[in-house]
Amino acid sequence: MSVVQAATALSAAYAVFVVGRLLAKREPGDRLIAINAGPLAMPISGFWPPKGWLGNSWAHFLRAAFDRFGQTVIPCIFPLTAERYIYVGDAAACKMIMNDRHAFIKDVKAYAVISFFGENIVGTEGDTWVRHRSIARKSFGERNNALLWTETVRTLEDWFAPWDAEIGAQGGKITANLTESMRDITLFIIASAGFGLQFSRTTLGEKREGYALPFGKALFTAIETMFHRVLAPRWLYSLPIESLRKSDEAYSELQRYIKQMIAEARASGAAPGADAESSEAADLFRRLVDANDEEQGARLTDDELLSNIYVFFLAGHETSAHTLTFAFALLALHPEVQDKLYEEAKRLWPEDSGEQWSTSKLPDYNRLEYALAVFRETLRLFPAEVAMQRVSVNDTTLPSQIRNAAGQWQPARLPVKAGTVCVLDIHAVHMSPLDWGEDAERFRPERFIDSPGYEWPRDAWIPFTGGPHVCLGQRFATVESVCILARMARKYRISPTPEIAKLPKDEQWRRLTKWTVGITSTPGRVDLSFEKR
Ligand code: HEM
Repeated sequence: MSVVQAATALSAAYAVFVVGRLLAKREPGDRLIAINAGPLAMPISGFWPPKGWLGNSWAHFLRAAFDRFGQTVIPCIFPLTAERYIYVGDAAACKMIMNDRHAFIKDVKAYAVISFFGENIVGTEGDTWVRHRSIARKSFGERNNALLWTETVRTLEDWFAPWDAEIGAQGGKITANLTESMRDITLFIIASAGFGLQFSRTTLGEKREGYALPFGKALFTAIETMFHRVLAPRWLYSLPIESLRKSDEAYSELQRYIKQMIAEARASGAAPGADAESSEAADLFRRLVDANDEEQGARLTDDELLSNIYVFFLAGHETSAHTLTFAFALLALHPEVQDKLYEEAKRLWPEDSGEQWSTSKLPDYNRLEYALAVFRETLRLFPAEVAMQRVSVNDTTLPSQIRNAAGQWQPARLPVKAGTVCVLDIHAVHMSPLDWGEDAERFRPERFIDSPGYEWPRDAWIPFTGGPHVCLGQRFATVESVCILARMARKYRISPTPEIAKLPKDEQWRRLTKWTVGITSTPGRVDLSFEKR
């Protein structure tokens, strides 16, 4: 038998196997999903070229599926593996799944990717998760938010100074790479409000004595190479492969840095919460170490502490950086929204210098209602996690909506078998015309402002999910982002670069909001023009 014949026979046998399994497992009502982009999107996107496909197009593919099938909850089967999934694009069904952590559990295998330092809050379920969550949640609170606000103000001032000098030198306008700027700004902020480390543009590149890499570099490389780390077998690391060597170095440096920080936090011995204003007492890291040391019985080991701290960094950095990049791209595309944001910020800070500006404190947050709406609307259109998974423990039913022959939507219930993977399709919920109206695809922050007779649909906005697993850093991310949005819009007029500005509006939108599925929804490089107001 020739090689070609052997390959043909093998392919035919495989096709028969696939179709056989598919027919055996298929149930009435199952839809065939051609690309199982949801569950596969994460591992694939690290390696596989059609990233754009898995970003914008993937999201549109799934949304179109909900529309085409006329169902807000779709049972489906993936031909290659014959695995059954339920795609949930229904706000009420998502709420039910998120709220009952005993009936719908996290599939912890899917989180192995972030558990290599040890167990942590994100990669665990059941009693172990309760132990992690009860200690981790003590780190977050208004004292930390107060520090967060001041550190955001400080970081931005540090950032603005060279921009202002450049704007002056270049005749009033500069072009900045927003993707990179947001990555660095949010890193500085999580470093200081998270760890009491005050980075600046100049100190980011400095390494501590005895270390091979600066902290920021170790962290960025670790995040970038996370998938290698999980998927490449250990023996591969002994081969001279540069990317694996770099990944290994970054992880061991990061581990050393964080372990040293834990040791230093303990050695400094400041009584937990002794001074509400001092960063030592208020940063997340210090509070986590202190909360753990005070805990009776259920303490986290040092490896678990390290792992949770890494997760705070990971969960808290990329999500905020990407959301803010999308937000500024949207503001550049919508000058009328930007002007409203500017007016609000100007009412709060009439001057972009002086005492009131430089000593802004957390209570200012409460006067930035429109900035909050911009943040929420950005996350509606570009949720950092487009989908989350849970597995049903028992046979049950989920609420859904089905379109009848006359085109009207009617409530229904869909049966779900025990062991079925339920994909909470956050993006589809955010785009549903049933909750957000026919203009759901438009960027319109006003939809997040209640008015007499109108309350925005809370259950249909789930970028942080909800229920017991709800994002622990929701307020952290919100406070930080509102501060950045308001202060940047107060200081600068932000617009597309001249090359982009001359394109038709929908092409401008496409270029500036292009994204791919990475660890979180990942914007492309966004360059924007900045001009002082
Ligand atoms: C725009 C920013 C952010 C978004 C959109 C976001 C979104 C999410 C989502 C979707 C989850 C999963 C919840 C679930 O499994 O149901 C989550 C979990 C989590 N997030 Fe965030 N997050 C953001 C920022 C942050 C920040 C700033 C921190 C910390 C500094 C943080 C810490 C966490 C933690 C610790 C968890 C695990 C919670 C648990 O399983 O109990 N996140 N986040």
